[in-house]
Amino acid sequence: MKDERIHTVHIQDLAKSYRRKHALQPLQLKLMKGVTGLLGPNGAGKTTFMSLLATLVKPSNGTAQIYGHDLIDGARDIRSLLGYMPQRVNVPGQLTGEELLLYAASMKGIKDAAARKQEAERVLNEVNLLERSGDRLKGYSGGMRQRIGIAQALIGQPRLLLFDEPTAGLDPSERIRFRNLVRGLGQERTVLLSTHIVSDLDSTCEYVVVFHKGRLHFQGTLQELADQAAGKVWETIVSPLQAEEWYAKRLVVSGSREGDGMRLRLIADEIPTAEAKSVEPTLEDGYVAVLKENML
Ligand SMILES: Nc1ncnc2c1ncn2[C@@H]1O[C@H](COP(=O)(O)OP(=O)(O)OP(=O)(O)O)[C@@H](O)[C@H]1O
Repeated sequence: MKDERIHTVHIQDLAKSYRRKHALQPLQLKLMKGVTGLLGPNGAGKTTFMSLLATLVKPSNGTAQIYGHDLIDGARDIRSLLGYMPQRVNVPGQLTGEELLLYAASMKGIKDAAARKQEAERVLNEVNLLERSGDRLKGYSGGMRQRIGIAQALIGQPRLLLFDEPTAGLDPSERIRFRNLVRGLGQERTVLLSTHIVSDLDSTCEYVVVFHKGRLHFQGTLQELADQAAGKVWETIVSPLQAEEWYAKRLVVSGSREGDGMRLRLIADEIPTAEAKSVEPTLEDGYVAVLKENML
C-alpha cells in the first residue's frame, strides 16, 4: 500500500489462537482512509481479525493503534469510534427496526431523544428500510435483517467501519445499493469489508488484503492484485477429455463450452500448449495466483 496516505490503523504482531489452533498468525498491517477489501477463503481468519479490531475477542499476542487508541488499553475509546456488522446478524425479534436502532443510538452515547430518532431515520434510509421501520424484526426477511445489521453499524457516523461479509444474502439490487453506500462512506472513513466474492471488491474497494489459513498473503491496490497474475494467464481450447485432466491437475480459473471442445482459462508460469494465448489478468486471476501454492 502507498505510504504517503495517512494510516488510521496500525496493526503490530496481532495474533489469535484458540487452544492449539492458530486462527490468525502474527500480523503486521496498516490501514488508511478508504475502503479495504479483506479477501480469503473459508477459515482464512477474516472474522477473527474483525472481531479483534472490534474489541470483541482478546488477542493472544500483539496490538493495534486505531485512530491513536491502543486496542488493549483504549478499548472503550475504540468502541466509541467503531461500527461493526458481524457475519451473523442476531436481532431481537420483538423489537421493531426503529426500536433496535434507537437502542443502538443510545448505546453510542447519543443523549438527545430527537437526535436519536433523526439518526435512526438517517441510517434506515441509507439501507432502504424506512418504510418497514415500524415492523417487528421477526417478520423481516434474511436480506432485511442483513440491512438492519448494516444500519446499526452506521449509527453515530463511526470513523472505522467493519463489515463482515455484508453482501451475503442481499439480492442483486440491494447489493448494488450497498456497494454505492460503501463507496461514499470510504471518502471520509476507514472501511474494512470482508468477502470471498471477488466481484464485490471491483466497484467498491481501493485496497485489498488477502488472508489464507490465518496468514496475510497480499496487500495492495486492486490493480496490484490483478498484476500478480501478469504473464501467467492463458486461454486455450482443448478436448473435453483434456479439460477434465486439466481441471484436476492445473489451475483452471474458468471454462466454457466452445463447439466440440472446452475453452479454458488457466494460470501457469509457462505457456501450457503452443496454441494457448496470453490474456490480461483480472482481479480473480490475481487472487488465484496469490493463493496458488495452496490450491493445487
Ligand atoms: N471460537 C473459536 N474456537 C476455535 N477455533 C476457532 C474459533 N473461531 C474461529 N476458529 C478457527 O479459526 C480459523 C479462522 O476462522 P475465521 O472464522 O476467522 O475465518 P473466516 O475467514 O472468517 O472464515 P469464513 O469465510 O468461513 O467466515 C478457522 O480454522 C476456525 O475454525
